[in-house]
Amino acid sequence: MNRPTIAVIGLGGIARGLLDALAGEACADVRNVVVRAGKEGEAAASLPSSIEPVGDIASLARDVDLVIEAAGQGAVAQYGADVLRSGRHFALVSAGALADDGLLRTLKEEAVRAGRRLHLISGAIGGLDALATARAAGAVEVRYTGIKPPRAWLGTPAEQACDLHALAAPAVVFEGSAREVARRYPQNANVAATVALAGAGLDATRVTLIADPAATRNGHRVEARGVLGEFRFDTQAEPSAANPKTSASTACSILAYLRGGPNALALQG
Ligand SMILES: NC(=O)C1=CN([C@@H]2O[C@H](COP(=O)(O)OP(=O)(O)OC[C@H]3O[C@@H](n4cnc5c(N)ncnc54)[C@H](OP(=O)(O)O)[C@@H]3O)[C@@H](O)[C@H]2O)C=CC1
Ligand SMILES: O=C([O-])CC(=O)C(=O)O
Repeated sequence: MNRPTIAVIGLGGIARGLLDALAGEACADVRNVVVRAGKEGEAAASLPSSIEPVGDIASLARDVDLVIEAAGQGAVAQYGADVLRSGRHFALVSAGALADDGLLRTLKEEAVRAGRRLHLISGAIGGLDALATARAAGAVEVRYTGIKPPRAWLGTPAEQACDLHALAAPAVVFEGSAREVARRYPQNANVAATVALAGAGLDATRVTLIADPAATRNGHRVEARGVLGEFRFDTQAEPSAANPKTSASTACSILAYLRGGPNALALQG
C-alpha cells in the first residue's frame, strides 16, 4: 500500500490511540474524522487543525482514498457501502457487523463494483494466517475463548449471567456461536467474528466468554483442530486506558496495517 490519505470513523479509545500514534508517523495522512452528525464542532476542539471532523461520507476531503472504521458495528452498517460507492477503500475492526449476511454481501458487491479493497483488520486477535491455512486444508474445528476482568463486561448481557461486582471465581457469561456473540456482545467480542471469517465460519466457530475476577488483562485464546493437526494461539492483552472493553493492541493493529503489515483479511480486493 502506498502512503494512503485516510479518514477515521469514530473518535473514541481506538481512534484517539491511532491518531496519537499517527502524529509521529509517515505511513498515512489523516484528513478527516467521521463523527456523529452535529458533533463536528465539539470534535474539532480536540483535534489538530489538519484534521477536519465531518458528519457524513459525502463531506470527506476529495483526496481521501482509504476510510478506517474504529467506531462500532453500527458505523459499519451506516457508512460502509457509502465509503465503497464513493470510490474509496474500506478497512474495519468492528467485525461483528459482518455477522449480518446481507450487510457482508452488500459490502462485497460494492467493493467489486467500485474496484476497491474491503479489508478486515486483525484488531486484538492473532493467528489469522494459521486459521486460513488450516481452513484451506479442509474442515477445521475452531474455538475462541475471551477472558476479561469483570469491569470489561459491565453494560453487557454478562450482567444477567452473574453478579459482576461480587464475583469470587471465573464465570462463563456466554457460550454459543460467533454469529450469536457478535450480536449479543457488539463491543466486546468482534474478534470472535474475525476468527470465524478467517477460519470455520460464523455458525461453526464456537465461542466462550468468561468474566474472571483475577484477570488484569484481556485474554484471547484461539484453538483450532483440522486435518493438518492443531494449534493454539494465546494472547494476554493490556486493556486500553480509554476503554476497558477494548485491548490496547487494537489501535496498534490499525497502525501496523497502515504500515503495510499483513494483518488483515481481504474480504474483497
Ligand atoms: N476487532 C477488534 O479487535 C476490536 C474491535 N472493536 C470495535 O471497535 C469499536 C470502537 O472501540 P473503542 O474505540 O474502544 O470504543 P469507544 O466507545 O471508546 O469509541 C467509539 C467511538 O465511535 C463513535 N461512534 C460510534 N458509532 C458511530 C457512528 N455511527 N458514527 C460516528 N461515530 C460513531 C463514538 O461516538 P459517540 O461517543 O458519539 O457515540 C465514539 O467516539 C468497538 O465498539 C468495537 O466494535 C473494539 C475492540 C477490538
Ligand atoms: O479488544 C478486545 O479485547 C476485543 C474486543 O473488544 C472486541 O473484539 O470487540
